[in-house]
Amino acid sequence: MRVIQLQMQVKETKDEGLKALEASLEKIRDKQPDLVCIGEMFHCPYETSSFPVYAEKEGGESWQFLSNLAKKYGIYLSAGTMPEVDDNGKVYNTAYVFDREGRQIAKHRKAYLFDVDIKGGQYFKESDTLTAGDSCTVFDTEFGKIGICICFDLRFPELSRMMVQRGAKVILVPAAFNRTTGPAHWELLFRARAVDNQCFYLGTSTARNEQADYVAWGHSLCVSPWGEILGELGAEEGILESDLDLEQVERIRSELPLLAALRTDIR
Ligand SMILES: NC(=O)CC(=O)C(=O)O
Repeated sequence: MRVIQLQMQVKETKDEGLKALEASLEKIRDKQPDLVCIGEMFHCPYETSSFPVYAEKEGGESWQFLSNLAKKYGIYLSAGTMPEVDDNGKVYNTAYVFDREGRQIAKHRKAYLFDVDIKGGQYFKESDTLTAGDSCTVFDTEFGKIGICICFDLRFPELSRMMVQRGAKVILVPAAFNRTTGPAHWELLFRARAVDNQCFYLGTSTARNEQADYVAWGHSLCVSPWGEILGELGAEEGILESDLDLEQVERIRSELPLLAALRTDIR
């Protein structure tokens, strides 16, 4: 499965963000990716005050545009995340995935909201304007099952384990760590989850913008089921291309049978 992760700047307007995505897809067309991934809040400033302002309903204008892009380029598109508003006015941090025909095949609402106050470092309180989702999300492709969670969700090993127990061989993580938690935990968390769950992890961030209120860490990466970093970007815009051999998942799971050996009888 050929995957391309696009680490893109968040543009001034939604429209510019969508057009920039289309231009990037055009640029990578010849590489014939099966799956393209982008980052968290890819066309909305990562600020609690912006989430309700940028929010759209499922099936809204951005959704339509993304669905059309997936169809136009014949790809699976993990369309990062965007603020979604429901019929009751609640706003979620939502990831949509489209298949090669442009059909929505997955939707995940960030389950663990990023509420932190790190002394001398990052403060953020997503719950000021966002509501948490309550589902574990796994979807089918011709390559096998893929799971998806969003940024802070990665810190909760139970959610990854649940996706793996439901068959995920690859886990997508649209994300935007920051300059406090990025250097400390970004690679560590991805490698740890990959080793524990023996599956591929694709962490896709937005690119860093020093002028933004929230400065993303960047460093989109691809980690193997053996815990190796197969590729990693820096902080700037970039394209990360990886060919994943999903048979490696079964091979590692049978050679080092952690998942099969799991005991549920220990008290
Ligand atoms: N932005 C997030 O949701 C998570 C994050 O930055 C972190 O866990 O660190």
